Amino acid sequence: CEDHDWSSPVLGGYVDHGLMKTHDLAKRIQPNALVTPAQPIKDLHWGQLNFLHTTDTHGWLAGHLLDENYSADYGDFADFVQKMKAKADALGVDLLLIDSGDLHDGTGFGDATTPNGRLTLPIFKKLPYDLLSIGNHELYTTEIANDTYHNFAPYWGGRYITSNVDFNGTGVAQPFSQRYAYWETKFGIRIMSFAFIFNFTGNSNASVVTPVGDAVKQSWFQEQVSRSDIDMFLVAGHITLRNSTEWGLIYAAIREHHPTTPIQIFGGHRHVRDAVVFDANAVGIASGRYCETVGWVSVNGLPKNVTRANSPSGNATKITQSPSAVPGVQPNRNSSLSYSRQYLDFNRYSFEFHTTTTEQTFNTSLGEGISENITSAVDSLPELTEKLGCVPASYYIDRYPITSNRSLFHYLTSVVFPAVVVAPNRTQQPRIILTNTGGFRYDLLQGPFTIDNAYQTNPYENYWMRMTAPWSVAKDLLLNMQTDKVYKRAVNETDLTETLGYVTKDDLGTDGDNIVHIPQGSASVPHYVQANVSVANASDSTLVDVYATSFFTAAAGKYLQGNTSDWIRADGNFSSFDTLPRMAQQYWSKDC
Ligand SMILES: Nc1ccn([C@@H]2O[C@H](COP(=O)(O)O)[C@@H](O)[C@H]2O)c(=O)n1
Ligand SMILES: [Zn+2]
Ligand SMILES: [Zn+2]
Repeated sequence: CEDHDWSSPVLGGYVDHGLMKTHDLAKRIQPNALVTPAQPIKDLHWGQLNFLHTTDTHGWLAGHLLDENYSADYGDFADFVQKMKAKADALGVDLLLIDSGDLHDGTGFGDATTPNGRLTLPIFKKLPYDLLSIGNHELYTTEIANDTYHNFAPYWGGRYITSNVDFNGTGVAQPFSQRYAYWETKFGIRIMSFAFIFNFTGNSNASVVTPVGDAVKQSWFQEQVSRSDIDMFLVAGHITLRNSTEWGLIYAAIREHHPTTPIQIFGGHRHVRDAVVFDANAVGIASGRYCETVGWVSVNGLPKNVTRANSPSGNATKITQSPSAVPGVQPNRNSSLSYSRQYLDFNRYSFEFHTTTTEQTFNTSLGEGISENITSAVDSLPELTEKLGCVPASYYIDRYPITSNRSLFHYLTSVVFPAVVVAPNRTQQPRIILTNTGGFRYDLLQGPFTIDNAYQTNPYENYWMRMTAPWSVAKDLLLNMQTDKVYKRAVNETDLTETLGYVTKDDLGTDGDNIVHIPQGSASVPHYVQANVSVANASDSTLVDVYATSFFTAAAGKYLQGNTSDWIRADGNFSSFDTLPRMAQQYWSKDC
């Protein structure tokens, strides 16, 4: 287990630490404010090769104004990275910065512009990423895929890797970006890197995703993977880390040629903190979501030919357990490698602690310039701060079971959907209203509700659709959709508790959260939830209205047969994005 240095500076007075940014976005009482007097933070163990990892940032580059745990912005992060790179230089070791994709969809700052990301991507580009993978949110729409292909991917000079994605803009598929990158680090470690996306099928026609199992059989991959001049494989992927067929295939394809060469994996997409052991020389990390987490990995004990990189003092974990990711593989007790991993909270306190700076000495002109850019970019979108109404109480995505009146899904299905999701002139019809839970992405917090909050809670313009169907089939729709193969999300096996802060258990233990948090409970969320309106007395032959969004009407239609109508728009352009704004405007108080 890691030997922790529990240097425990006091996190009390967190609110007085000057962490709040002054962007003129939704200023209000912070219902999640950290109230604990003190929390320990751990020193980082440095190795010969070290990594900082982000994933699923989804436009949250201005930071979380309503949650002190994650209140740093990308200017602060830029200064953190710059200082950590300088520290690595001083130690004589390498530090690489990795991102696993999903830059779009999730904040007004990112999504309220044309094209989507017009203001956020230039800020993201100011960070010195060494390896990046594409995410599904770069591929849903042709507009974003075009922008990613033409403007974003080329910027990274060969480090934006798309090992299994082609661009199809002209009708002839061609590699979206480079398929791999081979380089030698500053301290002489020879890296072969790939970056994959999971077997995604919801992309627009502008791209082609090759299933991972096919991509690793292609000649370019076989040629590169069989090279002998490699000290470490570095694989980024927009792929859920745990229980993943895709990661299993990538791992096996490398191990076929390199039985013990170190493989470092950087996953994403599932929005959780997690670390998974593939074998004693192959470990993966996933670093959360929404600029809440910076993942830290250090690797020590690289093969003998890596001579230039120093080995700083400090113990890390040797992998001695049977790997969870590859059943049947025995631990390699001869491995010379040791690891440490930490999930850093995305705040100034954490960044200052690890760079041994203070509030006065932390920022440089680099970070301050980026923070100023963020402020003026956000200010250029005044519509984001328009108050639509006052959220009556706080409702959470997964802190409480969906039966709790503090669950967002309980509030949506018992109050919001019955009130606002109904076609004009059909309020008297019995109806059911379904949503995929994945469309609602952030807690709804008590206080002013702005357009920015609307993007955060549901950024998708999926049209509300309606169909009439006999109750005999409509009554089973929710159950059928929960097990529908097409839209099912992988269930996270990590015992992760979302609380005032995250409490993570992964393959390396329970010491991954760099700042220790207080658990407040967590709940699993089904794939779909449903509101029932006036169906209590329905018999099998009763015709009911079924409401679903255009994101999953094709899947839902399979389970609705009999005397059905076709799906039609429920109410013009009324979409999933519009649902909470309509509720705010029609039903919530304006006084907050
Ligand atoms: N038009 C869309 C697109 C996606 N979703 C939901 O988002 C989930 C994917 O988001 P990740 O950040 O996890 O990649 C997807 O599973 C859907 O639930 C949507 O509702 N509408
Ligand atoms: Zn994501
Ligand atoms: Zn994703």
